[in-house]
Amino acid sequence: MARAIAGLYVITDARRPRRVALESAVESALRGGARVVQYRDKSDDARRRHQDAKTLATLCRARGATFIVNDDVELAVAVAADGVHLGRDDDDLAAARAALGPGALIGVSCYNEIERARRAAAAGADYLAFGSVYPSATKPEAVHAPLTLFGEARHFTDRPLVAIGGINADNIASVITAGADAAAVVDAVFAAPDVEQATAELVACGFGPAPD
Ligand SMILES: Cc1ncc(COP(=O)(O)OP(=O)(O)O)c(N)n1
Ligand SMILES: Cc1ncsc1CCOP(=O)(O)O
Ligand SMILES: [Mg+2]
Repeated sequence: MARAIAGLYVITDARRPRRVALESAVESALRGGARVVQYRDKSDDARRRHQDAKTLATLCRARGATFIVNDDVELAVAVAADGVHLGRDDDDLAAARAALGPGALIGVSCYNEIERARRAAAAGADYLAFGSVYPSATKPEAVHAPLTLFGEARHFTDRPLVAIGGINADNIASVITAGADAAAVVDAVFAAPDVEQATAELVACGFGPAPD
C-alpha cells in the first residue's frame, strides 16, 4: 500500500532532464527497494514538470510506493500525488492542506531548527525532515543538522522523521540509529552507475534485509 513515509526516500535530480531516463531511473530505484519518491525539479518548464510528475505518479501507484511533489502544491493536485514537500520558501502548510485535502501527506523541512519542527507538528505536518545531516554535493549551501535532532523531536511527535543531506551507504545506518524513520537521498541513488544496485545497498545498510 502506498502512503507510508518510511525506509529509503529517493529524490529525483533535475540535472537528468529526459523523461524516459527519469522514468527508468526511478523504476530502477523502486526495484532496488525505494519506498518513497519525490519529484524535485526547480525548472520553469511547466509542461515537462507536469509530464514528469504524471509519469512518476502513475509508476509509483503501480508499484505501491508513495509519491511526493516538491514545492508545487498545484502540481501535486494536478497529478494526484500522495503529497507535497514544503520548505521555508514554499506555500504554507494550511494553504497546502486546503488545496490537497485531509488525506494528503504534507512534509515540512525543519533544517536544524527544533522549534520549527515543533510548530510544524502542531500545525499538522505528516512528516518532518531535518538536514543536511552530512555535507551534500546536491545542496552544498544547506545548514548542518546534528543527528541529536531526531531524538529531541521524538519527545513531542510520533510523526515520521526524515533525514536528508549527504546520506550514503557508509553513513545511512547512523541516521537510522539516531531515530530517523526514513533517509532521503539524491546523489547516492541517482548519480550511481547502477541505480538499482545502489538503492538495494542503501536499503540493506540502513534498513536491513526485507522481510519474507
Ligand atoms: C525530504 C526532504 N527534505 C528536505 C527537503 C528540502 O526542502 P526545501 O528546504 O524546500 O528545499 P528544496 O528541496 O525545495 O530546494 C526536501 N526537498 N525533501
Ligand atoms: C534538498 C536538500 N535539502 C537539504 S540537503 C538536500 C539535497 C540532498 O541531496 P544528496 O542526497 O545528494 O546530498
Ligand atoms: Mg522547497
